[in-house]
Amino acid sequence: MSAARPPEGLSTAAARPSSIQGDSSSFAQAGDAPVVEISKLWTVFRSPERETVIHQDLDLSISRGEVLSLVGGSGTGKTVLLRQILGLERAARGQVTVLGRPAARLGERGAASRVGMLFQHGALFSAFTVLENVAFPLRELKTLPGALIRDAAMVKLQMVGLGPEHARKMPSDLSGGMIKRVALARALIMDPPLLLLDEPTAGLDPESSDGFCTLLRSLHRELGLTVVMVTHDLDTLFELSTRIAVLADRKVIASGRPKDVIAFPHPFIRDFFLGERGQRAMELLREYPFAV
Ligand SMILES: Nc1ncnc2c1ncn2[C@@H]1O[C@H](COP(=O)(O)OP(=O)(O)OP(=O)(O)O)[C@@H](O)[C@H]1O
Repeated sequence: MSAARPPEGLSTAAARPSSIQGDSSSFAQAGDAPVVEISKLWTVFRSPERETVIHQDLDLSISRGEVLSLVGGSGTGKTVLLRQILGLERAARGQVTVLGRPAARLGERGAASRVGMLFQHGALFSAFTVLENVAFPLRELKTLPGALIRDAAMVKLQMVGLGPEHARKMPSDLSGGMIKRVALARALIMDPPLLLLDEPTAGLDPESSDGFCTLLRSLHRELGLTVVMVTHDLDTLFELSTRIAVLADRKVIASGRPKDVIAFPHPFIRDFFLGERGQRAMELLREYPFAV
């Protein structure tokens, strides 16, 4: 980590800026408790030849209502961190707490009511219709009548801007943007207060990408979601983020508002925001009110 002092408004590691307003009725935690609390996290992958440390004493705290974007170079462990928050991956050491519980326990039944995950390529079941894909987490509970599940899935489809005419389609009949919307409807089927997005606009053309960002932004506001996102796309980053956390040197080296993070003296940040992409980053800073 750079020894330089962070500019004003920028925090290193775990500091937590004030969250934006939002209401989440299914969020059963005390008001100000972090939605995600990562403390002294070590992630280590071992093979017969070597041991690779991905995260070392990583701290990160995410408050209710934030849209926190994780950025970092390839292999810095952004996706692994999402998987740890989702409870799919265990930490070697340290704690990952989600909604007041150890993330490892999210794997239990009903986890989709606490955290929704949008995987990079949608991860739809190719043999299921759109409606069956969206309904899947509710069907897995095996407690609700079929008609209720169907109605809930239809409501969620409508919420992501897809009419009933799409319900019987197969994933192979959908455009990239529609696949993302169906996957988002599935992630939200049980009204989780926390939504994880892995490269939500990757592979989309600029128009679909804009449309998907607009949708995410309005859902964030209307549902009072807390969002953790991994993205390499500057437009998506600036349009949606209330805070950016930068992963480098195996930890969060800086976190804060986009305009403050950009000013942090670290080679990755300079290359990511101020290299060839710098001009676009500056335009975006002027364009998006969240970013300044
Ligand atoms: N289950 C695993 N076993 C061994 N190594 C793994 C495992 N999962 C991830 N890794 C390694 O951990 C590192 C971080 O992976 P991760 O996918 O989180 O990177 P990332 O920051 O998301 O990168 P990118 O931006 O390229 O997608 C990589 O070197 C990857 O090969």
